[in-house]
Amino acid sequence: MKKIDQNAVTYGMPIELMMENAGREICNEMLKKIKKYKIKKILVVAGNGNNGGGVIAASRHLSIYGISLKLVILGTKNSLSTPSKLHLSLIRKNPKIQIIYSSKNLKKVLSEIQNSELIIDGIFGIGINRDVIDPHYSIISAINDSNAYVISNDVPSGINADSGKIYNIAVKPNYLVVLHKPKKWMMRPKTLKFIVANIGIPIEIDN
Ligand SMILES: NC(=O)C1=CN([C@@H]2O[C@H](COP(=O)(O)OP(=O)(O)OC[C@H]3O[C@@H](n4cnc5c(N)ncnc54)[C@H](OP(=O)(O)O)[C@@H]3O)[C@@H](O)[C@H]2O)[C@@H](O)CC1
Ligand SMILES: [K+]
Repeated sequence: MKKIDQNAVTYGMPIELMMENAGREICNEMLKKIKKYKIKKILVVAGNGNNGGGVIAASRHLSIYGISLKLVILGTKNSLSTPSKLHLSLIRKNPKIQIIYSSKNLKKVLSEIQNSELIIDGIFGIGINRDVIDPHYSIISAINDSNAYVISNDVPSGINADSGKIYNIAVKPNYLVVLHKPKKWMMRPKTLKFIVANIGIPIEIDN
C-alpha cells in the first residue's frame, strides 16, 4: 500500500485529497453507527501521522451534519504530518469540535475515552514501526477497556499492516474502514468486520 500511495502522489494525486476522501468515507460509517446505536458521545483520536489526518477530516465532515464531537490530538499541533496540519487548520474555528491535546492533559483524554459511546481510532496506520509505549499504550489500553463502539481507520492501531501481527498492543475495533483495498491477512475468515473505502486512487497506477 505504501507503494500505491507513493505512485498516486507521483502521478499527481495529493495526499491531502486522498485524506479528504478517507475522511468522508469514515464519516459515512460514523453516521450509520450513530443512527443505529443512538450515539451522542463521540471521541475521535488522531495520531501524528496521516492516519490521524484521515480522522481529523472525518471530524469536519461529521460536524457538517450538525453533530458535535471531541477530537484528541496525540501530541501537539506541530507534531502532526503536513497533510494532517492542513486538515487541522480547516477546523480551527469549528464550533462543533472540541480539540484536546494529549500533551497538555492526558488524564482528561483517558476520562473522555471512558465516557464515550463511539471512538474513532486514527492513532497509527501502516506507518507503525515499533512497539508502543506510553502515552499511546495507556490510550490504546483505555480504548480496549471502554464500552464504546470502536471504528479504526485503515488498520487497527498497533497492528503491522503487512503481516497482521500485533506489536505489543493493538486497538480491538468493532469495525474497520480499510482504505483502497484490504490487506491480505484481513481476508482470513472471522478476522475483522470491515468495509473498503474508495479514496480516489487512479485505476491506472494501482498495481
Ligand atoms: N499516504 C497516503 O496517500 C494516504 C494515507 N492515509 C493514511 O495514512 C496512513 C499512513 O500514514 P503515515 O505513513 O503517516 O503513518 P501513520 O501510521 O499514520 O503514522 C505513523 C506515525 O507514528 C509514528 N510512530 C510509528 N510507530 C510508533 C510507535 N510505536 N509509537 C509512537 N509513534 C510511532 C511515526 O513517526 P516516527 O516516530 O516513526 O517518526 C508516524 O508519525 C495510512 O495507514 C492511511 O490510513 C490516508 O490518510 C489517505 C492518504
Ligand atoms: K488506525
